[in-house]
Amino acid sequence: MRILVFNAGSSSLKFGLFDTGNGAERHLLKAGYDRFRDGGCDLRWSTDDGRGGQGRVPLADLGAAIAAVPGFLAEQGFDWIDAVGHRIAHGGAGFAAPAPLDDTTLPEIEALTPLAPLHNPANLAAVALARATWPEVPQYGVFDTSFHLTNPAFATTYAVPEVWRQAGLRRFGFHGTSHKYVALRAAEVIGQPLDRLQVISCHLGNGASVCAINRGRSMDSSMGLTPLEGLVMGTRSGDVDPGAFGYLSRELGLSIPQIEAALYNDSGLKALTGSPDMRDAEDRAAAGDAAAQLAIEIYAYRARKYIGAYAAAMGGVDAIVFTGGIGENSASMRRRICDGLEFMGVTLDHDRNARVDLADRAAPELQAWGARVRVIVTETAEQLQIAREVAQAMAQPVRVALTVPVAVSARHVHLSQAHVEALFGPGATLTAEFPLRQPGNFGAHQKVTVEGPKGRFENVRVLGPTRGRTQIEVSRTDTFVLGIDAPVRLSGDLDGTPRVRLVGPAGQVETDGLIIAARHIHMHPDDAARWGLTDGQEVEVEVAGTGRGITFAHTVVRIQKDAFTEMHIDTDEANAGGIVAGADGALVGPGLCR
Ligand SMILES: Nc1ncnc2c1ncn2[C@@H]1O[C@H](COP(=O)(O)OP(=O)(O)O)[C@@H](O)[C@H]1O
Ligand SMILES: CC(=O)OP(=O)(O)O
Ligand SMILES: [Mg+2]
Repeated sequence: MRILVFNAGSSSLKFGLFDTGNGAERHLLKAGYDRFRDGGCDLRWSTDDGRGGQGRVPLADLGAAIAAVPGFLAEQGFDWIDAVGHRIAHGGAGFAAPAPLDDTTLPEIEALTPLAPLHNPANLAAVALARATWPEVPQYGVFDTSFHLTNPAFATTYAVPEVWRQAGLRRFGFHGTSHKYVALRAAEVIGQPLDRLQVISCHLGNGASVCAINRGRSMDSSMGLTPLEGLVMGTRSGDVDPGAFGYLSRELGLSIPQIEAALYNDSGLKALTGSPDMRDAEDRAAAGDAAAQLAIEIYAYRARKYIGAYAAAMGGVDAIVFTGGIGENSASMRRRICDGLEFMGVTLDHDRNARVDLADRAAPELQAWGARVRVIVTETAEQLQIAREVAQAMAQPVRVALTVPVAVSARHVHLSQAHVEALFGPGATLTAEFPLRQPGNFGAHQKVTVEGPKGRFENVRVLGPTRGRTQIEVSRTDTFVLGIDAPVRLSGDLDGTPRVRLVGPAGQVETDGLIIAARHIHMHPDDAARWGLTDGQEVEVEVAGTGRGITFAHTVVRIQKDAFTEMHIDTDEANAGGIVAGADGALVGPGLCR
C-alpha cells in the first residue's frame, strides 16, 4: 500500500511516500521545504532509488509549499497513492487514535484551530489540498495530542476555577507522534521493551517539547493546552508567568489577542536573538553576540530543568533521547543541556556527541562508558510513524466511536413522598440544593443514614424529585460495609430487592429498594436516532483516556425524553478504571452510525 504523508510544522513542510504491507516498509520519497524567507524556501528531497536534490525554490510560505506537492510528485514519477496520512497537531480530547478525515471529523478539528494557530491551519490546508487532488483516496489524521491522552489527571489538570476546566481548559501536550517514535527507537537500541523503561524524550525543533514516557506511556509533557507552554522555541515563549497578561495590559495597554500573537510569533529565539533559527543563534553567539549567547543559555537551562523535573516525576530515568532539528544537529546544545546532570547519572562522551551520523535511521548512544543513563540521538521519523499508524488503522475492521460524557454516582437515595414525611416529618417536601444534569433532577438538602446489620452510612444525599418507590443506590463495596447483599438492577426495577433501614431527623423506615445500579447511559432520543440505538440496547463503552483505561460491557442505553446524554457509573466502577469526573467514554460497536 502506498501512503503519502504530510507533516506541516510551524516552520516547515515535510512529506514522504511510503510503501507498507506484507511486513515490509519502503521509504520511497523523503522531502521537505523549510527556511521560508524572502519569497523562497529550501527544498531537499531524496528517493530510495538514489535520486535527489536540494536548493532554493520560489515558494513563499507553507501554503504555497503544500500546493506544490502534487506537481512535485508527478514530476518525480509518483503517479498513484492508496491513502494520505496527515499530521494534525491538535486533536483535543476526542482523538485518541488515527481517524478518517471526513465531514464529521474535520469540523471537530477546525474547532481546535484557536488552540494551535501555527499548526492546525497548515495541517488542514494539506487536508483540503489532498481531498481536492485525490478525492477517491482515504485521508487519515494522526494527532500530536493522542499519545498524551494517557497522562494522569494530576499532570493534565490546571488548578483554575471549575467553570474554566469545564470549558475545556486542560493540558494536552504535542509532538506525540515524534515522542512515541523516538522512544520506541531508543528501546530498540537499548534492547528492552519500552514498557520496562523510563525515557525522557527531548523534541527540539522549531517547536520544542520534553516528554516523560513512563514504561511505554506518556506521563507528562512540557506543552499544555496549546503548543505555547514549556521550552523556549523558535518564535514561541514557552513558560511565562500568567501574571504577565495583566501586567502587559496595564503597563503597555496590550490586548489579549496582541499578547497571544506575540507569544506565538515574536517570542522565543526570535525575540532574544532576532532570528528564530538556532543555526543563526549559534553563529552569532560564536561571533561574540551577547544576546545570542544568553538565548542559548536560557534555551539549555529550560530544557535541563524539564529533564530534571521528569526524572523526578517518573522516579527515575533510563534514557534521554534527543530529536528534532536542534536535538539531531546541534552537538553543542545537547552538551549544554546534559552538562550538569552528572549527579543523576547522565554523562556524555564528548567525542561521540560531536561525531553523530544519523543516516539510515541510526540512533547512536552518546553516554560516557559506565554512565547509568543512556543518551541517544535519533532523527524523528514522524512521517514514517504516521504512515505506520495509517496502515494499521486501515487494516482494522471499521469501528465507530461515539463520545459520551461519563458521570460517577456516589451512593444516594430516591424517596417516595410517604418516606420523605416519615423521615423528615409530616408535610415535609424535598428542597433542591443543586441541579443535576438530567433535567428536573436535583440534589436535595436532605440527607439520611442508611443502616445495615454490619455498618451504616451517614449523610447519604437524597436526590429529587420524589418517586413512586424508594430506591437506595450503593456500590458493591458499600454492600459489604452495610452487610447486605444487593442485586445489580436498572433503576426502577425493584421487586424482590433487599430491605434496609433509613434514618432521618424525624423518624426511620425499613424499606426494600436497595440496589447496585446497572451501568447505563441516559440518552436523548435525537442522539439515539442519530446513532442507531434503541431503548434497552446494551453497548460497550471504552473509557481510555485515563491511566487505567477500561471497557465497560453491558452498558444499557436508556432513551428518555429531554435526557442529557450521559453515562452513569458508580464509584467502584470509576475506581477500577481510574476515572475522574469529566471523563469521556467512547461507545464502540460495529453497528453504530456516526
Ligand atoms: N545544524 C544545526 N544546528 C543547529 N540547529 C539546527 C541545525 N539544523 C537545523 N537546526 C534547527 O532546527 C530547527 C528546526 O527544526 P525542525 O524539527 O526541522 O522544525 P519543525 O518544528 O518545523 O519541524 C531550527 O531552529 C533550526 O535552526
Ligand atoms: C506542536 C509543535 O510545536 O510542532 P512543530 O515543532 O512542528 O512546530
Ligand atoms: Mg516538527
